[in-house]
Amino acid sequence: MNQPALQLSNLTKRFGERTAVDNLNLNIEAGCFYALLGHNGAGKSTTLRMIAGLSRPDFGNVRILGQDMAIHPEAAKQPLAFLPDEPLLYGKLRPLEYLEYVAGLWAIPALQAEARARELLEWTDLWKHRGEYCEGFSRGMQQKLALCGALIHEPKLLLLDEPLTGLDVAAARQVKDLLQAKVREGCTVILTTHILEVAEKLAEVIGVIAQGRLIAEGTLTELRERIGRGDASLEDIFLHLHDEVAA
Ligand SMILES: Nc1ncnc2c1ncn2[C@@H]1O[C@H](COP(=O)(O)OP(=O)(O)OP(=O)(O)O)[C@@H](O)[C@H]1O
Repeated sequence: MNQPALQLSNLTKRFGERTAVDNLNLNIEAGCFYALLGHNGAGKSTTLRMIAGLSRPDFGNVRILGQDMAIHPEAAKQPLAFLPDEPLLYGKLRPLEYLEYVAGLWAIPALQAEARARELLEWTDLWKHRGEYCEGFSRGMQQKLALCGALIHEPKLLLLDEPLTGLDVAAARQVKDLLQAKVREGCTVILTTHILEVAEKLAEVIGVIAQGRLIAEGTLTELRERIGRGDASLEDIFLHLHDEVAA
């Protein structure tokens, strides 16, 4: 049987008195396009940061393709890439230099890195800007370049925190197409978004968290069944679930 791409068991994170992630259990199959939704402050970014190994859980554990992040962090991190909501780029580097730098961190041989970087830059329409410094890039261009950096080592699990925020229509389409292509290749994609139409159209499985707890999970059809409305939009479902929690 294939390993799940991601298993979270009783994952918990506190900041002082505040519990940001509360006993979260998730099991995400390999090759799944998963959207994690929730209001501001629900605990989405904190969850992604723990999955990426950037923040240590207070309790519970993270397994990436069967590897426990606390026990074998290097093996657990190897197949994953994390695109934070505000990616860090180096302004004084040009796109190819940036991608070659990231490839170097993954010990990708130079020739392979160069070919891969070119392919990604062409795919995202940044190849024509290869002579320019990143500091002059618009937010959308920076976001696309950061995504190229996340993809340079061909990750099997891609975590994206609000990847479409601030992108224009064309750039958002490019990123969505790229993510769908990655899923077709067998990559698992987990993204957070406040753009519910994106989750509705792209995600096979949707998880909704509130106050750090998973309050619902399933396909759109399953979530519609859960609230007893076959014609509900994801926005209807999302608001209904939060009303339930608040009641
Ligand atoms: N470094 C930190 N120190 C203290 N509190 C934090 C820290 N990071 C997150 N929190 C708190 O944890 C809770 C969850 O925050 P998180 O950023 O995970 O939410 P989110 O669902 O990603 O929200 P948004 O949609 O606004 O990005 C919030 O109450 C937030 O204030």
